[in-house]
Amino acid sequence: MDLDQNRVPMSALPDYADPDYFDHGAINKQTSFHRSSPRHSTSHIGSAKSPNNYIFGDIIGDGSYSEVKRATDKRSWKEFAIKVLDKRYIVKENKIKYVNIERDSMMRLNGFPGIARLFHTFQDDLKLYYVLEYAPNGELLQYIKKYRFLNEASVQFYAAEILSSIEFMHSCGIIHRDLKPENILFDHNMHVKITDFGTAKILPPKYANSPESTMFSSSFVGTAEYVAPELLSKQVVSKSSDVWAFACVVFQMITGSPPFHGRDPGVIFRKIMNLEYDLPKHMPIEMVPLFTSIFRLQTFERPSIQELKQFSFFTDISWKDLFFQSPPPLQSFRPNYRHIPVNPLPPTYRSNMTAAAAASAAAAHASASIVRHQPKSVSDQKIKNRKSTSPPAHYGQATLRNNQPSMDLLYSKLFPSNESVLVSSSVLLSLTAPLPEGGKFPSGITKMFLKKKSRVMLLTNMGRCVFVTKGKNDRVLIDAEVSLYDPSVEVRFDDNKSKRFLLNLQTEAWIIEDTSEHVSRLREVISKFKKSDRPSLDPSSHED
Ligand SMILES: Nc1ncnc2c1ncn2[C@@H]1O[C@H](COP(=O)(O)OP(=O)(O)OP(=O)(O)O)[C@@H](O)[C@H]1O
Repeated sequence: MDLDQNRVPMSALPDYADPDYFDHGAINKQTSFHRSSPRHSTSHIGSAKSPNNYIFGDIIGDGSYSEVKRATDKRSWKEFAIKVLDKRYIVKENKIKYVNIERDSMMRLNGFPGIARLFHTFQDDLKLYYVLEYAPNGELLQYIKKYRFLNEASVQFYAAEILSSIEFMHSCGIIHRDLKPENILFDHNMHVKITDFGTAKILPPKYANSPESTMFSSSFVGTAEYVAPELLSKQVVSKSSDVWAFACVVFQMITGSPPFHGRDPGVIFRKIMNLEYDLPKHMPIEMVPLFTSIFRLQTFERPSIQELKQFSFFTDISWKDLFFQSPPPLQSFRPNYRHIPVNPLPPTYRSNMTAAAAASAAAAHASASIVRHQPKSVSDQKIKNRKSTSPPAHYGQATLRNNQPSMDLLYSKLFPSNESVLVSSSVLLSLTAPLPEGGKFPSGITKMFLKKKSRVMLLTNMGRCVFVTKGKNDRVLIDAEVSLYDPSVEVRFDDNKSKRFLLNLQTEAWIIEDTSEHVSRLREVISKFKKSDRPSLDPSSHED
């Protein structure tokens, strides 16, 4: 890998290392919004720091254009989470705007206990670094996966913490736009820390106190399952779009799945626009109005956060000192089926919309069924549960270091000795439903909402197509793999975008976008495999 390829002119990005940028810019903005939270007031942000001030540890998360690493400050021995962003990728993919938004919005919000703090930012030639408050207890998603249905006391408490954090964001003129269980983390004391403001919308100051239903134009950002209908139908967003996502998250905490789900974004969007969701029988009755009042197509029909706080579901909550209370232990919910009568809706929330919801509540009551995602295919599991996946025992384990002379040599250690890597390339990988015959590659909104993960794609002489990523201690892990000799694996190249192709499997499709100029080689090797009956290809026949 040629590291020089990654160099980006310093002038392409603002000077994050300049302490004045922070001291006189955003902190002034922040104080004007932030009068009411003295207890958590921000200390100095942005004093000149560099990667040398930290000892970097494991990767604790990755996103589409960043990696988050655990790091220890060499002087204070405090632990942080450092988000490392690749400048070359940011510039190439035109993401500079989002990088700035993340920094600016986090600085505005610094000091509120439910939001991860940003302490410093700095850069070197290749990367940008965001030093964040470390949330060691992981993502809400992992607890939902572990317990499937969370206990009512936890759902109530965490719903309250999330709601008050959203309320604070909104009072600072920030709409998050991507609230979901992956972006809700837990600190040492199991209090929430909301993160990932890369796609936030920063409102002009005069709109900080505007009503929740006020709409603003918006690009298509967010995650399909949590996106509000106004974004899909009108390309607008409002503070109440965050409230919609909040309801989706709470729903997922109690039922194990988001209310609107499906195998590809198109299906999910159709359900959202039709308000097509089911209330499972075990849903506590006090929660029902939360969903039926928030899942409305019109933003003005949804309750404000102030109104939501009065809902009976939150009766036991003491809002003032939430973040100083001891959270109830997270446990599995044991349904007692005392719930959901046929028409559970308080009169104030009855309308055409709620009639549909009441009907689905009644149907759920009658069938006692619980809405669940389709069982995930093996490959899907592998991709989503990357952290627990290691290469099969007979594979070697390789350590990924950027200065290693031959990455391919390193990757070859993942395979038995008679198998060699013919081509490796950095790609963006996304999963979607299988493409029907004659079906078009996802485009428009559907394409925008496909979740992309950076991976290295390897093709071996045995026809194996493997996606690898970095795991703990910089080990290379196989994330997903498929044999190109498998006749059920169909390859399609995108006629409109030469860098894009798709592996159509029986239960899902993997869309692959080459990001390192190796696409012609990938196409050549894949095509040969799909035409060939041979059990392996001679590596020499594929030399450039
Ligand atoms: N402060 C933190 N403490 C602990 N873990 C963190 C912290 N910030 C982020 N992470 C982990 O890293 C993951 C990715 O972080 P983040 O969502 O900010 O990246 P991203 O590039 O914006 O991701 P995406 O593309 O998925 O939106 C998080 O889901 C979380 O698991």
